[in-house]
Amino acid sequence: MIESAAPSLGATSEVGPLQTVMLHRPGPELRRLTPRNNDQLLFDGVPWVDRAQEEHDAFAQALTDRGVEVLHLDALLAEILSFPAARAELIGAAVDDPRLGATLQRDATRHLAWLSPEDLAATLIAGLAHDELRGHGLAYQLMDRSDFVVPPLPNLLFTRDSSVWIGDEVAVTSLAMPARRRESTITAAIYTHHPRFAGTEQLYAANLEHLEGGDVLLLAPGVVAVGVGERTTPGGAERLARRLFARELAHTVLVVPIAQERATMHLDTIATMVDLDAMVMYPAVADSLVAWTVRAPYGVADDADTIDLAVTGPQPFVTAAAAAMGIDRLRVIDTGLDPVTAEREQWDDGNNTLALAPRLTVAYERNTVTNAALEAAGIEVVRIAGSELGSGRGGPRCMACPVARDPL
Ligand SMILES: NC(=O)NCCC[C@H](N)C(=O)O
Repeated sequence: MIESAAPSLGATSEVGPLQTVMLHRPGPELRRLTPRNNDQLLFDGVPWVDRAQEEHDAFAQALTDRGVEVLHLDALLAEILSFPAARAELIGAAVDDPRLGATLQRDATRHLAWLSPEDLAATLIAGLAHDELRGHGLAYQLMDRSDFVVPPLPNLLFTRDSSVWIGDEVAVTSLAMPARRRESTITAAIYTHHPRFAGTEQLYAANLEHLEGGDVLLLAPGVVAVGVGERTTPGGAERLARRLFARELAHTVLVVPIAQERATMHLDTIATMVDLDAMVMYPAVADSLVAWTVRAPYGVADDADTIDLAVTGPQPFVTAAAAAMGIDRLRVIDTGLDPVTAEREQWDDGNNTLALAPRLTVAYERNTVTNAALEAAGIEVVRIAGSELGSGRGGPRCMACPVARDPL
């Protein structure tokens, strides 16, 4: 049975006590990764899947041990797939691929339509390989046997990116990389059809300008930072800002340009909040990071997508953030003076922490120098293993979509 009616959903900060989080335990979709496809599927290697699952189970356990309710994306998905409308939407999205052509689309649709909700959920996530379908026609016969009719979604593990709650609304995001685009059709369907989320307003959508949840940081109630770089575009930040202002979910958006590189694919790979007034930040960018401050114009117009924005800047990020947050100073915790160690630990997601409450955060154990700096600054660190999980280049924050945090 599907559970319904939840306590209040949403988040206004990164550090309010975490009540409910959506995770995705990595499964068969990771077994699809090979040295031939791992780059395209955005993994830096071929993970040992059993160990990745153990690491993820320990992550989930660390959260439940501290009173956090863990929702599993695959279970939510299977639950909505008993509804004909959700099945039709997600099967349609899975076969909506110009590589296939009409005949193979029809074969794949028929195959998927016969599956039980659980099997369909598993297939939408793990994908459908050429040899798993009895297809016919030109596209099927000419397809490489190692290719996928429906590609797998190994990055679903990083639930932070495909949706983000801001206030009591959820932004289903528009993912930039082709290997990830279908993820947000799944999150959109979950928020639309699952009774747990009944009545939730959706603030953004998968067909809009690119915007990824890893770039969105809720610095304080009413203050949202949006990284723009490899994934989120300035157009995405602009549209999000307009919608936040029109719905009175924020008064200030800080738009933060970040280097368009894999190591800094999202703002949360270089900085995350660990206290009401403190961030852990990659020292190489701490002095150079800037922000454009975007505010609502006087009198918000009815049309949330066209209102003019008041833009100032750029200013040093820490200055702009402190001003927007109404604090004297944003404390920056960095990983010390050794640039090589800092670079290594940034690459291994040392700055990508998941706050459970002010001064209590989850981090990968391997980043020993960063974690020691956090503790020296009074932050309690819950350490988790991530040797295999990290091969997708994401840390605890990337792997968690906070669905409910207590207000500060
Ligand atoms: N917020 C994050 O930084 N998420 C990590 C995403 C990693 C994934 N392999 C990707 O390239 O999109």
